[in-house]
Amino acid sequence: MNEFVVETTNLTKKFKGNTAVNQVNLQIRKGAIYGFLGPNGAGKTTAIKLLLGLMKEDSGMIRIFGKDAKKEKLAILRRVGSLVESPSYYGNLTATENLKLLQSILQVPKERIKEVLSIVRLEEAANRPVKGFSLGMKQRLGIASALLGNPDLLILDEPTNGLDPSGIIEIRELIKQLPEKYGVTVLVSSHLLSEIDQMATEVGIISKGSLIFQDSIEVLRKKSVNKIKIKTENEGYARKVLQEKGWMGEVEGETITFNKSTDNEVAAIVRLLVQHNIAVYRVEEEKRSLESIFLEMTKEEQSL
Ligand SMILES: Nc1ncnc2c1ncn2[C@@H]1O[C@H](COP(=O)(O)OP(=O)(O)OP(=O)(O)O)[C@@H](O)[C@H]1O
Repeated sequence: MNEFVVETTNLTKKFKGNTAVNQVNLQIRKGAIYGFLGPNGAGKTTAIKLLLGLMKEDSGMIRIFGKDAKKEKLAILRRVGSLVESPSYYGNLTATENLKLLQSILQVPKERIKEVLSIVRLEEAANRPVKGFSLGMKQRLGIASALLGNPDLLILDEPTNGLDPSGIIEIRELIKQLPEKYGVTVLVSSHLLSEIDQMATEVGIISKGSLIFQDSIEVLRKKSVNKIKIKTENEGYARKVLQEKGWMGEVEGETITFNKSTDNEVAAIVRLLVQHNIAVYRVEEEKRSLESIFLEMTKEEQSL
């Protein structure tokens, strides 16, 4: 059994010699919120358009729900909801009226309109013309449209782009509840690590068209564990004692610093110090921020 809702193999798309998506192997598990992260121009939108059949790949393969996207495009797309670039609406029509147009195309029951408006918390604005909506409300209506057909996979391209902080939080909280409450797998792209960090269960990082990281958010977070700092009553003596046993720490001010130590190593270091009657005042872990790891990985600082 294939456990991936989305799986691409060496997916590649070139624009006149510029490789926008380069041999990308996406693997998105059922029930995941997959954060697709990359600086501007990294290839996120292009990859998403390939998944949605809005663009044709040059080479590689796409499987969605275990089906070959080339052969079963319609069967797949019937189960996919998406929000790519700013959604367009009839401004003079209300939220409900806009959704009605879509509902008749998708042939879902009328009641579904109320349901999706409630999911995105737009019930109260349901009968107001969309032209008076804030950007955040329009984005939520876009997500409501994407959810209308009861999709198994929801693809959202930079859904928080251009929103103010409270709008960003609203969209994030909305996305977070979708897999558990409605059984949807979500692919959400962003150029902001902090945003992905707060909602994704899995992360794919794309840089210059190539997927340079793909794993759970925990694995990414673990990369941020970096230094252990130990403060003792006598850092010079402590360092000497530790060095004799092969622990090569650096003295920084009043502390000795070790790179990437496991819990057991830290315990052994502290034990050794105590055995030598050196008082240990403090053991601290200094985390490299995820942001700095992301920057290192993508080396595209100017776009962040
Ligand atoms: N239709 C197109 N014709 C030519 N080049 C394109 C086209 N669409 C995208 N590109 C190029 O492909 C690369 C990837 O763009 P893409 O829009 O996929 O990136 P992105 O990660 O989604 O960034 P952004 O967040 O800025 O949209 C860029 O260099 C872009 O200029």
